[in-house]
Amino acid sequence: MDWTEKYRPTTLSEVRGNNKARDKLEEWAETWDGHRDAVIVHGSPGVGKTSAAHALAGDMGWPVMELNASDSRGADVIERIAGEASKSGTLTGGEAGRRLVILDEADNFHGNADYGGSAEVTRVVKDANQPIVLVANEFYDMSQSLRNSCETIEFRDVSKRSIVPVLRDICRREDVEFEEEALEKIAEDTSGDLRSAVNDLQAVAEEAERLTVEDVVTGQRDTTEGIFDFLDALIKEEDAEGALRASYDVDENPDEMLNWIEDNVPKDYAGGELADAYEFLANADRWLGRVRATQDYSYWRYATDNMTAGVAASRREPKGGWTRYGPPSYWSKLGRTKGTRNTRDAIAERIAEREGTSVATARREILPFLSAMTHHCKNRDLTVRMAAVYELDEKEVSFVTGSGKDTNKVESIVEEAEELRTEETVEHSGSAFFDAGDGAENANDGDEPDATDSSGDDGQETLAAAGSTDDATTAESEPDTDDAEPDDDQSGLSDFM
Ligand SMILES: Nc1ncnc2c1ncn2[C@@H]1O[C@H](COP(=O)(O)OP(=O)(O)OP(=O)(O)O)[C@@H](O)[C@H]1O
Repeated sequence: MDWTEKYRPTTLSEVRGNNKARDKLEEWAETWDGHRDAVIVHGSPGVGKTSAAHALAGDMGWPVMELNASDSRGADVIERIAGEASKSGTLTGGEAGRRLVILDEADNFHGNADYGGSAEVTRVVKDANQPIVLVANEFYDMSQSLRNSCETIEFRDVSKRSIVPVLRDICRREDVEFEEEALEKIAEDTSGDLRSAVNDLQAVAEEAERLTVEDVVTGQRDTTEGIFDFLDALIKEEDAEGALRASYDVDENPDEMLNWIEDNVPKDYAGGELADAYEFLANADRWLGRVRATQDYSYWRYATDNMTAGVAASRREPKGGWTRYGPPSYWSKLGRTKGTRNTRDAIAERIAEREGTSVATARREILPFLSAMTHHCKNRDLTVRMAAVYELDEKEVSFVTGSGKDTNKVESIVEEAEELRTEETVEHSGSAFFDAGDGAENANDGDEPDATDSSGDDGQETLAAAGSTDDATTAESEPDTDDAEPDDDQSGLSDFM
């Protein structure tokens, strides 16, 4: 049996590491009759949000009605459940007929037409006659009106200090002998995600007599080694069928596997075969979307077929040699830890404010684009302008570009961006980031900024040009050309890409 299920907290007092949030949730429930607001519980995956909601229901004696965004029953069901006036009931505890509605994946309702759009969800939530807990990973993916009409409780990543005792407790109950450091290592590696920590513990404990740090480390190595062998088989060695078979040995779910393939296949494929491979990856992604929407996991096999057999069959030239495959970069980094998520959101908020988009759009559609264009700060000038316009600090530049935060390169970029800002060369509205090219050079030359040449068209051209170059995706070896002088005599942004 899955330990995360077996040891799911049944009462709020067993929910660890988020005492404040837990108390707030309890208070919300106890005072619900007075305020009748719904509550949004948000935070990273695996920190106990859903468990807390269920535990709360248990403590209050409220039966649970659970729905999620991919549920096809839609808003009318919530309406029926939550809108129903309290009927007579012989339930113990709580009010008669009271029940707790748990809306999981509340940040994802826009993906399901059955709910009739977020306005409809907001209306139902507002008018509900029953307490509703909305559970979400991404607070800002919910509409503002929905956010404003609910109370909000944030669940933080669970600290290592709180994770270790949970693991220790499970070990004792499972009769597993352990080294304290092994538990600490697991807690450290799962950075705040208690579910992953419990999963990792189970995986290692099933293999070892006595849990040691060594076991934990080897366990991790085994899974990553598996994926590297698989990438070799897929990209270089096997035919369609062989690639599919090789994937059976990989201990990653299809979503993760897609990330790995997507990031590594351009290191060996090029031109038409790369385009074909991406076509298959796009197909795989669609199937994964269908799985998310329907919870029908039998579609996983179509996703896997596409990303393995499809990608292998796209190969037109034999591949050889050794390639430095690496873990998926930008996309996988997104949202993995609290720290990176905070950084990401801080940047997205500034982009949103400046460009007049929502934070979610900035994060999903603008940030990845900026990231591709300024990959490893190769286009230094563009990176400086980006840092200037969005007022990025070292950590943020490092997040967007993927370059180390303490490198001279990043430090000097931030310095230069500051100079640029003081000279107010980027103080124009609109697409200043894309237009400020001459401004940047002027800044280096110590000239006055030339405000007259910011025409919106440049931005367009630049973006088109950026799209047509494939350097950003084929960057296999990364010679750091950071000592290139900033006053290189480049004229158009496309030259930098
Ligand atoms: N704070 C916690 N205290 C005790 N156990 C926890 C806690 N957080 C997570 N767990 C363990 O992880 C499992 C999954 O937690 P849960 O599903 O509640 O997380 P979640 O935050 O709702 O994640 P998701 O957003 O992915 O649904 C639980 O069954 C439990 O075993």
